[in-house]
Amino acid sequence: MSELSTKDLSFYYTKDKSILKELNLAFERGKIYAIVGKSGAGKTTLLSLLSQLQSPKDGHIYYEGQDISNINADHYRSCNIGVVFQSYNLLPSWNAIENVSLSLDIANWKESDKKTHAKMLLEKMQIDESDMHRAVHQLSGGQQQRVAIARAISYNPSIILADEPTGNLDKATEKEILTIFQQLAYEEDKCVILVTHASSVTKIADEIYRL
Ligand SMILES: Nc1ncnc2c1ncn2[C@@H]1O[C@H](COP(=O)(O)OP(=O)(O)OP(=O)(O)O)[C@@H](O)[C@H]1O
Repeated sequence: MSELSTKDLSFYYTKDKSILKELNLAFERGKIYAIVGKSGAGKTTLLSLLSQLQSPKDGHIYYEGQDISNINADHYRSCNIGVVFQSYNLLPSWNAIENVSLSLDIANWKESDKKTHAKMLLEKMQIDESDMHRAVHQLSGGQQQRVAIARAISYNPSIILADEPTGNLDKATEKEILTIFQQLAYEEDKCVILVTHASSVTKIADEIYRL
């Protein structure tokens, strides 16, 4: 059974313009997937469907064999799936520890464990102790993306979805971030799904789905 799959998935915003048509895709743990396609092909729309921000117009999405329309959307998004964005989407005046702890609030973690867990993840993402306490808007783009990844994996989801996660980063920083995704897939058995235009990102994918 795939970790995540689509069955005849179709979507449109307005009936006269189909965006996704009878899409059948399968995503496994321990692998990296790249979703590619020209601008407007529906890549971000697909991520919003996979993360239950929108619902299919037709067809199904299955998480561990269960139709996600039967799973509580808040629970699914705060436990099963972690999302990383091109623009990081962190709370700029909060520090890194607070940004990571916030997602643990949603997952109902005990207060005493949150800070320790957030710090452990940030250390793993190579954020220095002193930087953990600075407002994240003072950090570099690469550091902010590492904080965003720490946040996305904080509640140990099996799936990481990322929309152009290296779009705002220089080549050297992109490489560091891609190494993190490789570690998540191959050392932690996550299912990593990356939407991208960049050939440097598709190069690390085990499978490429073109929309
Ligand atoms: N909220 C919306 N309402 C109506 N149409 C939308 C909405 N969001 C996206 N679209 C349209 O749906 C199509 C797919 O958009 P989407 O953002 O999924 O494409 P994409 O492949 O991610 O594009 P890009 O590579 O430029 O980010 C586009 O034609 C877009 O204009």
